[in-house]
Amino acid sequence: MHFHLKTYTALGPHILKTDSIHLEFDGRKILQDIYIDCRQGEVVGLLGRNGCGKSSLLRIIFGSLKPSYKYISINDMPIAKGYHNGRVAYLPQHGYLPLNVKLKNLAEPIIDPQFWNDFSNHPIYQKYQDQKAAQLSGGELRQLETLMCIYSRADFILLDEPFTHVSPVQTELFKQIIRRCAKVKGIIVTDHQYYNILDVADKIVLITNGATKPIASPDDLIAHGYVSHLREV
Ligand SMILES: Nc1ncnc2c1ncn2[C@@H]1O[C@H](COP(=O)(O)OP(=O)(O)OP(=O)(O)O)[C@@H](O)[C@H]1O
Repeated sequence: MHFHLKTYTALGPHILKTDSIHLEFDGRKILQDIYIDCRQGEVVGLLGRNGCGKSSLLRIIFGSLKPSYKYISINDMPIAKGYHNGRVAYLPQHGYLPLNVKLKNLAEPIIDPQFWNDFSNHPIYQKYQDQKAAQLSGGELRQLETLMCIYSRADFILLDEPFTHVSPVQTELFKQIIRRCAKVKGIIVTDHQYYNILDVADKIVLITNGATKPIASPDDLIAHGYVSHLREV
């Protein structure tokens, strides 16, 4: 079915900015010099080695982790917690849906109405809409949770490892859906499958030693020691 995506307000695309975040655990500095901006209409790919603080950063933006200092804004208005007013949605590394509620009762309030047809026609939702999350396999549930997050009503979508536990054909589908939703949303996505991140993102930010480094070309990933060589795709 063909339909029009909603247009931006008079302000144009909204911009999420993240600046000056300080996060320590047990006196160990994790994040200290972080700058990321993401506007509606773009996909930002976030890369970094294990334990560098990617999930922590997404949780800080979402509001479920409190650092010692942060500045996060939308259109230069500071926001205390991204999940307030539903501005920001977050796909955590591990499940987020309650296990004992019928999936269709969970989906309707979460999904952006302009994407309802796309979402509800997806085979995994067609198959399991009358079931509860507890009745799905780990991979099936991950697929559904990822779709529900990407298609959610929020203006900004944070995706933590959406490609990691799904089959390659699903990854290809998710990348297409991310690109489609990014026409009207701002999306920040992190995954260790960096070649998929390079493929789907408009710009790349690398976290190394607690700081963000803009990546102008994939070769910069080698220069910063993130990969030793680039994978052929
Ligand atoms: N609740 C916590 N208490 C203490 N240390 C923590 C806590 N949560 C995370 N850390 C530490 O903070 C660092 C960053 O963790 P985080 O999960 O953000 O990294 P990541 O980049 O997402 O890693 P990965 O790619 O392995 O998922 C790690 O060294 C981790 O051990």
